Amino acid sequence: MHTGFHSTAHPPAEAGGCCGHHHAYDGHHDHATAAAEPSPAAFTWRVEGMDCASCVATIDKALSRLPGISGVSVSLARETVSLDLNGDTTAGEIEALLGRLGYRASRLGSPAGSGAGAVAPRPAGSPPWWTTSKGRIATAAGLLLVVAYGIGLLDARLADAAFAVASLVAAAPVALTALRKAAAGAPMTIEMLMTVAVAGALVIGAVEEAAIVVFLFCIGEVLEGVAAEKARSGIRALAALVPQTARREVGGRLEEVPAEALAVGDVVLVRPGDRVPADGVILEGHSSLDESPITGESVPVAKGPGDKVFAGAVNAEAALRVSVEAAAADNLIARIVHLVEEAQDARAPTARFIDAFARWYMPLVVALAVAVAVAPPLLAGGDWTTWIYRGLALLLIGCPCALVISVPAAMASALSSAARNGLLVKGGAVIERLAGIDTVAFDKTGTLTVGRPAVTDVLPLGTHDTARLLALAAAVERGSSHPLAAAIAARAAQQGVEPPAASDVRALPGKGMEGTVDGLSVFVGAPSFAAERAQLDESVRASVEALEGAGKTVVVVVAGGEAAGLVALRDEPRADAGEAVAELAALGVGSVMLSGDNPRTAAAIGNALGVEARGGMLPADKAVAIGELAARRRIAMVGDGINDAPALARAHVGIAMGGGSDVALETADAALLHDRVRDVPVLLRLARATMANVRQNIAVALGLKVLFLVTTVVGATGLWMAILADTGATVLVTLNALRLLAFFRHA
Ligand SMILES: Nc1ncnc2c1ncn2[C@@H]1O[C@H](COP(=O)(O)OP(=O)(O)OP(=O)(O)O)[C@@H](O)[C@H]1O
Ligand SMILES: [Zn+2]
Repeated sequence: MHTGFHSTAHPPAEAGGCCGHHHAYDGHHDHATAAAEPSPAAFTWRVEGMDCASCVATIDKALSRLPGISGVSVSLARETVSLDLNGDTTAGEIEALLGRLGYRASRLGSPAGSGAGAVAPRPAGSPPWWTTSKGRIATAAGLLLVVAYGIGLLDARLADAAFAVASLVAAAPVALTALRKAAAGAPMTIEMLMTVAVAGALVIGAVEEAAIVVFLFCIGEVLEGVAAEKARSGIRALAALVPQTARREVGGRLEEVPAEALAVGDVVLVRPGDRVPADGVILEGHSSLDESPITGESVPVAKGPGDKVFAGAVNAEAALRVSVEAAAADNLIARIVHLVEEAQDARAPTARFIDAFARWYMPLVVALAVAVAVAPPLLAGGDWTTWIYRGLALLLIGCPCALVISVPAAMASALSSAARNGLLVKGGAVIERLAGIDTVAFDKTGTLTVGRPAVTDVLPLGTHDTARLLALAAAVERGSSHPLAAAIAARAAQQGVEPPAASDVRALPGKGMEGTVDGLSVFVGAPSFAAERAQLDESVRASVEALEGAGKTVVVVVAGGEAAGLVALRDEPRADAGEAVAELAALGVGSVMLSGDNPRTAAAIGNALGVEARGGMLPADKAVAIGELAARRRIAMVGDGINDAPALARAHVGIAMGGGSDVALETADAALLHDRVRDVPVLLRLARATMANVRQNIAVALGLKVLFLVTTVVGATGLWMAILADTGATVLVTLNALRLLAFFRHA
């Protein structure tokens, strides 16, 4: 039913059109499946200068014409090209081809290729725009234009020559790119449209306009590059927060090593003020850490021996000895960056639709331009110069750039600003689904509640006393990792009860625990299942109901076929749970709580939070319930991602909540790194804001095109207005998308 991240990241590998096809898929998968004869080898290059969507399409198309290549993946977010070679084409030939297209390629992965999907080392920032070749051309074009106007003040005829020179000089690199791309199999590019338009304008004597058009085009190119970089840098800055070096302990001495060289099990020293070089566990020392790179919140968190620390966090107070638990590429922050980049390359359904539209749009407008240029003079005796001029202006309107970037630009901004605030979303498709959610289902324990229940009442029955009851319960619970078990063990310890040994201990998921203690068969668990094993008399049932009505979870201890007593526990709702439910309601989104706890307890907690509660659900019931809800509503499921993975998978969007657990990041469509329920409405609002942004972008892009299409044909606007409309639309769309980067300042 819903598509997971990897399937959304596998768009068809088509190419063509002016602007592009953001497509990339996960390197690991392709390399794993590409093991056919003669066992192709995987290669990855960083490609510099690939900053416009059209580049992706051009590179893809050019590569697809070479023999012996498969699994081509061009990633705009990562600025990489990955592919498999079987020997018919060499890596050197690939680099040469990329060079001819005007890009600088440097090899990253080895042919073994296991690391091709990992976060590749990259420069932290990019050079300022004026030092790039596009920036220099734009500057030159501007200067030449100024000089030409200066000459015009002195002599009008000389000025025409100056404008012509200015156009030729500034258009030459554009024409060269157009020819290169055409030679590589992509003739219809914006560069080609520009070249033809400028050449035509010069021929019909519109020299001043030709110069202005080239200048505006170059400015547009520069702005596009700057904006693309801005969208990328948000997430790249995160990777740059991991220090380059670490102080590793070797035989009692410290040595400075590159952070990349750290291996699992190494011990590093993190001094106060340093950033943690790798994910690990504190062996020694107490300090507070600023984990804002991972969580987006610069609130210091106190940590001590046994606590996990994450690469990139700042150690504020005291030196820590940390045992490394992940290699550089596996650090949480590296995985976050990798995930966001991957997400940015994965196209949303709307983006696919727009791409398909754009493939028709350009040839259509070009055909229209030709018709406008030749039909009126031939058929109606129109003036050749006038109609050729209009046709040339139409060519410039044929660029669907603004339209094509309208979706990915908004998605890239949304995804990276979300990630910087601890909300990880796996791609535009998920954003699109999130925006349409009308119901949120929450798991109870650990999601709406804190997940750390505490024992509130211990009621021994029959001949048992409190100590004996706790001893029996704690004995079987020792074999459980359930939060209820931890609470019972804690209470036993607190009362100085030493639990006896238990044998044959079994967990009955969603029901309780079973085992043998002192020769007695003991069950600890839900009253409904306890009733199958022992007679619960009327007064016991009444106590159970009363405790449950107060929002407590009651566990019955059955020993040797007799009820030995009740233990009541209470798990407090999260401080922001009620608020989150209210915010969802204000968004018109309903909430449901799914719980394995008994219906009465679930209802009591649900009432307190203002959410509909469904209790008594076994783990499998939750997945079924989500499946049923999903048939009627657009449902998001929020859980911890560990034992409710099946339910998360069945929802339209599965959201895992809770600090950086491995499972959560990989199984869900989105992960909330804070233990904060309010992030759920925030995420929905971001998704809706993003889709609104997308709609604005499409409206601006299409609106300007249609407007200028009409004004051009009727002759109200000319060449330079046409290019201004194109560049202007691209810039407007990009700027509008960048507004999403500021979403969290108001959230
Ligand atoms: N280790 C255990 N000890 C005692 N009772 C247990 C244990 N495991 C499960 N139970 C009983 O089964 C019920 C359901 O457990 P389950 O793990 O499915 O839900 P939960 O995770 O506690 O709650 P929720 O589904 O609301 O998140 C518990 O309320 C409890 O009565
Ligand atoms: Zn374009």
